[in-house]
Amino acid sequence: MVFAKNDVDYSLYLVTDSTMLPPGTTLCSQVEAGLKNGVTLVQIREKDTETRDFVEEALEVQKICKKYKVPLIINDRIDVAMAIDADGVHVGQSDMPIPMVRRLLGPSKILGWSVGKPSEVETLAKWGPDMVDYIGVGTLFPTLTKKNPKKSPMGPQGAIAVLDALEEFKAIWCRTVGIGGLHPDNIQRVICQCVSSNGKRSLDGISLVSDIMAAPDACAATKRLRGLLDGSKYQFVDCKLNETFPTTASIQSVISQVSSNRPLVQHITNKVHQNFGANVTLALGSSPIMSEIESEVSELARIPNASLLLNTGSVAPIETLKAAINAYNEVNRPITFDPVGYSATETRLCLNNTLLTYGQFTCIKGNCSEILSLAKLNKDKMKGVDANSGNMDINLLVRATQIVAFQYRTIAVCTGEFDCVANGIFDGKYKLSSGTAGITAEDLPCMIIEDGPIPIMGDITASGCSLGSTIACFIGGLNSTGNLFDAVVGAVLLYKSAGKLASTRCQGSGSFHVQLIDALYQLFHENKPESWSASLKKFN
Ligand SMILES: Nc1ncnc2c1ncn2[C@@H]1O[C@H](COP(=O)(O)OP(=O)(O)OP(=O)(O)O)[C@@H](O)[C@H]1O
Ligand SMILES: Cc1ncsc1CCO
Ligand SMILES: [Mg+2]
Repeated sequence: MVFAKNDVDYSLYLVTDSTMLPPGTTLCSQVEAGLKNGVTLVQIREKDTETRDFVEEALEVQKICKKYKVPLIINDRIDVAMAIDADGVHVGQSDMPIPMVRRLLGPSKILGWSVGKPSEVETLAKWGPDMVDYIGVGTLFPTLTKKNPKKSPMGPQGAIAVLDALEEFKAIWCRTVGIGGLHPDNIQRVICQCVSSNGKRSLDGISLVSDIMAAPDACAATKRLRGLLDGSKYQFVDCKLNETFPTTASIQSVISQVSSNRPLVQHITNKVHQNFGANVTLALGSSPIMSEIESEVSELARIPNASLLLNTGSVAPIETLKAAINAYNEVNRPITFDPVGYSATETRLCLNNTLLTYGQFTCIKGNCSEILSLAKLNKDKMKGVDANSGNMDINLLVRATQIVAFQYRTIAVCTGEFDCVANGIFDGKYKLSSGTAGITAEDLPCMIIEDGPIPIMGDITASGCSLGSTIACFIGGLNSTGNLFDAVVGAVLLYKSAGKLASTRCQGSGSFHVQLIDALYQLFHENKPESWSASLKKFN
């Protein structure tokens, strides 16, 4: 069978490993279960099999692949691929050089290469379209399948660098699959986050081993994977920017929704913030629950209008944090992430980055140092958990906020004397291969919220953390058709206006703290955003 290379569907690429077959299954039975339920490409990768056995296995798998009209790729063994007339070969960086493989295989076969660095993309681009047809981009996450991993996992940021290189070196023909440590709990996020900076290219598929090969019920496992790829949240639709911007009327509607829905706001937050955050949540007509109990997170996430604030100021055990992220992501309930002191120490950097690559966040909120560091526009490390507000360039802060919003497909908030809010969620809809339809970070809508300097806001602890509580209340309280950007911008506008009001009523930082809760309570319950003091402007 000759497959037209352009027609190959890379979306769900099964790589075999017969060392992990569960009892009662065979290599062929697992492959067939996969093919029946949505696997679109198969690679035989058997590192410890003798040549004769390898050939026999390959012939058997080939029969099944032909039955389902799915191409068969052989890992590394060009001789076996040629002997059985397989559809293609996949080689790694230390296997036979690509031009030699191509010479042996001829022009019509599919040739895949494992790639982890932009320089390798440059090489394949120089070879041109007749050499490499697709690349396995990885290793994305830690995996047990690679026995002697030479490289440390690259995460979505590493994959973005490879996708950027494919664009930079104009290797338009080359398809991509993500590889390494991909599982049902991270596939959707990987698809939505791995997009080139110019918005034009995302992964064409994902490749995995254990979730099908080691599954006691490979049919069900494949169906689940297929469901995630085709799922309702990450639908196969074109990306669109939100056309509407928040107004005082839309913010008023958000507050009405929060009032009637009374969201349950789970806080996993630092010790300094816990009491303050609980009181702010109550002032906003919502119910706080300060819980770090791993076994209850999925129950909490399932309560109607549940919302999670995840603040890494002082930290619960990482397994608890991951369980919470998983639980809220699984049922599509919002998470507000506050990476406190993001780059203040190596420990914080590593912890926050681990969480950022682990889950999908509706909103990421930080002070200007945190957002600049997240956007990699800050060369200096942070000094502590407070911002270096100083004299900040608004263009730089907007740029940083847009980059964070774009990279993490989130609503990003950057706080300080003025606050920026950028919308990068694209309605939560993504399509394999097509990136963000050419929309880039700079195109994202951004709002500026301002009310003149209120220095006393920086003189109480956890004022930023409590803005996180406010955002979590607002997005949690939305009806199912409510607008997330309106909710986040509304929360920031309310908080700034309340800060201003409290600053005129207080005697010092102690009473400011109390006055801030009073002002939030008052402005929320009056619900007249048109009379709030802070201004709301589009940035352009
Ligand atoms: N100089 C200022 N003028 C006006 N508003 C300010 C000023 N500084 C901070 N704010 C407001 O105070 C809140 C907290 O912002 P900040 O940038 O200080 O957060 P943070 O450093 O993360 O706070 P924390 O870590 O103490 O919780 C935001 O709502 C922000 O708009
Ligand atoms: C003071 C402090 N230390 C860790 S978290 C926190 C609250 C403000 O971010
Ligand atoms: Mg903070």
